[in-house]
Amino acid sequence: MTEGSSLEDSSQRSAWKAAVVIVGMLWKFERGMFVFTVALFTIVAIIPAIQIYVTEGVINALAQITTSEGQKGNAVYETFVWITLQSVLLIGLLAITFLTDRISLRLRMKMAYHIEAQIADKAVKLPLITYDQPDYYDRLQRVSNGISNRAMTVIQELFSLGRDCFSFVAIFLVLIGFHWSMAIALLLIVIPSFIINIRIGQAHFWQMISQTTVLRKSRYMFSLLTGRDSAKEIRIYGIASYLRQVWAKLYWKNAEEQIELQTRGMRFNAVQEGVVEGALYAVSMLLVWLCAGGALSIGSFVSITQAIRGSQQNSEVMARNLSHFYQDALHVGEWILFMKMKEEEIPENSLMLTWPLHKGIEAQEITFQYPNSTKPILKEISVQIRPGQRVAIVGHNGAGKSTLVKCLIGLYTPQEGTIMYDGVPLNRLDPDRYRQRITAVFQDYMQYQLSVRENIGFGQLNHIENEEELIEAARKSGLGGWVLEQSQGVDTPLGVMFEGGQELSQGQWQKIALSRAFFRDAEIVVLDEPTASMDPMAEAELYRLFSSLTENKISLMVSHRLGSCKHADLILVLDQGRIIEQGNHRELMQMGGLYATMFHAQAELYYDKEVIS
Ligand SMILES: Nc1ncnc2c1ncn2[C@@H]1O[C@H](COP(=O)(O)OP(=O)(O)OP(=O)(O)O)[C@@H](O)[C@H]1O
Repeated sequence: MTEGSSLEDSSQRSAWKAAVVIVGMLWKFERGMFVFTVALFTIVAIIPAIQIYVTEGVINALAQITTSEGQKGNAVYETFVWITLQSVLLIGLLAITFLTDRISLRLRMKMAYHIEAQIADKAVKLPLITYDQPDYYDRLQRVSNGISNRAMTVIQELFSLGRDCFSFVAIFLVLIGFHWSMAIALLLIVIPSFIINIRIGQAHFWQMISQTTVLRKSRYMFSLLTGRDSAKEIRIYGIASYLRQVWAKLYWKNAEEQIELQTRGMRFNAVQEGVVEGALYAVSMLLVWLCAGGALSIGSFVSITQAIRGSQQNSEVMARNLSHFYQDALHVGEWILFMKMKEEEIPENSLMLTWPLHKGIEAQEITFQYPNSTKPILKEISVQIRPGQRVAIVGHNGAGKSTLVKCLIGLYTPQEGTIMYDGVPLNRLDPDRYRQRITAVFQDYMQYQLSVRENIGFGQLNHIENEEELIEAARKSGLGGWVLEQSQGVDTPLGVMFEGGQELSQGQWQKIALSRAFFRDAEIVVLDEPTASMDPMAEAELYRLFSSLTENKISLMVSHRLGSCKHADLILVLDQGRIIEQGNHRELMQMGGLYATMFHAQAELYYDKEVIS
């Protein structure tokens, strides 16, 4: 078997598997609706077969009117009955279609809700490291691509396919009843268009898979051209036309491939339609011949011609449905793959810690590497942090400081070595539980385009309604006065993304993030570059406050301002992923190593050498 055909086979399997999963979901959540819709679709499926007889009845009755001489009353009455039956069928069909459309609309919304909720629930359970893998963003792009709507479309297409297959079989049997050659002709007309449309559906899906990265890059470029974060640099550096060119190139790469694929599809369709028209012509000739031989009545002639043409059109719709079904079901398959992504592990019999810790945190020989980096970022790091210790982590850019902090609080799991809290390895603890005892301000802290209450209250959700505590947390970071000055107080909306929002300066946003951290009464406090955007007074005040707030707690602070590390109990100096020095400020200054060199270099910036000498 060639690679291509095995891919096709597996794609067919995944399409059907996806359909089964979706039907299972519908069965689980909306059983009643499901059964009702199947019943309606079955009724709709039988109608075309009945229509063949009714049409034959109408034509034959009409023929009687035109050919019989004298008493025509019975023939006229019979025609009326047949025509009434025909109208009842059509009206019934319209009513059922209206009903199924209404039901589908409601089901679509419900299925979309269930799927989107599952995607969101899944995303928050993924280990943080997943977000460092480009593959994750490709997957996310695929599942974000209207997947929730597609799920219901798959169901509808499946129902329509079932209905049309049923109709097709019914018509096929009726045609055999008229003459076997008609049934064979129907098969010859319908099968080629089926095969072509299935192939087109598969080709579209594989194109989507191969284009995800290009599409994501093109959207990223477009967001740079239109977004707020990049707007300043685009103007200052004049890079708009460069970005526009890159975007245009990616856009056309994607567009050309789509045009080619669709043109191929159109070519196939044109050939197929030509063949079908030829076959229909041959069937008509055959029918005339059968009529001439007396094998068929005029009514049968008309109803068979209509039935074959109708079935042929129906089969085209069916084949197109099948093609779309493949595409949509394969997309839904991407959702199933997304839902199978490995979640952060929670040990079955997780151990409980007693807080505050009495032995502290210990890292033993930990080595950590990002999924897309070629070498370890942290190498065989061992460190012991005792309860109540204030730890500062310093070093050059890229030395691994933030990575170490994320490992120590269990956001990343080292590939080698162990991190223990009170002697218990982190993988024996429930992350949701121990994280309740940790608070952090990261370098890339969030600026939630929401109210002050939410921005601070997220630190401790169950206290979000307590205004006094919210203002107290704001006060600790130096923003209490500002909050009180606002007419809406803690309910002031922040950011420019939504109407009425109050934009803050970078330093103020940083203070909001600090307030969020202070709002939680945690045992481990992490500050990664907490004062980068703060004015000197606010910075000095923060360090004073930080010392008192973290008394008897473990604090981990990453900072390039070495002055702020002077009061730390333990300073870890990182260089190229290894701890090269550790001790307190005095010990490290006496050591005269990297810390001392960096400290002097920074101190010189503050003091005029000549004045000092
Ligand atoms: N998500 C990631 N995927 C791959 N490599 C990464 C990732 N994040 C960081 N790195 C790499 O890991 C190294 C350490 O990064 P880290 O952010 O821990 O350094 P740092 O010491 O905190 O630097 P800085 O002082 O500049 O904040 C860097 O070389 C960086 O390129």
